[in-house]
Amino acid sequence: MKIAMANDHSAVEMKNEIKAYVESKGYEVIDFGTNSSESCDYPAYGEKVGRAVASGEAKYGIAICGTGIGIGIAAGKVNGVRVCTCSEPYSARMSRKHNDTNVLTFGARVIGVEMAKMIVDEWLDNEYEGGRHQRRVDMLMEIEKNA
Ligand SMILES: O=C(CO)[C@H](O)[C@H](O)[C@H](O)COP(=O)(O)O
Repeated sequence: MKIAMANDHSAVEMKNEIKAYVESKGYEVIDFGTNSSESCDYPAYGEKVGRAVASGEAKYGIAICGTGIGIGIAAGKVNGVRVCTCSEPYSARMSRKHNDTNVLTFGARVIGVEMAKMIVDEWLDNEYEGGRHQRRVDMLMEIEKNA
């Protein structure tokens, strides 16, 4: 299964650590950069992850900036993307089970690598439950259709 990853200048080291971790779990990573610490603009990188997921090039996306917020807003602007921006594992787990999120973001200036790995584990290792949650996810996607 393919996972799209991207980050801005604040998260190169974190991306490399998490990329290696995700690969060690058996996923193939499509790395959209940046791989430079030179200042860049997070919207471009969030959009790359969002488009890769929406087009089916990747099943899921993981995007990292300083806070995880800007890059998450950017990815979520792409139709079909449901973003989870989080700093702890419980929300990551529930966002898969209840919200069927397909992009995870977090902040390299907010959490450490070990917490990021725990978040990634909960997010990748849990399945969407469907059932009553499908009605609500459908409602989310209706909002997007009418935007
Ligand atoms: O957190 C972010 C956006 O929500 C970005 O990653 C940046 O860290 C933030 O915008 C600050 O950027 P700076 O140019 O490194 O000060």
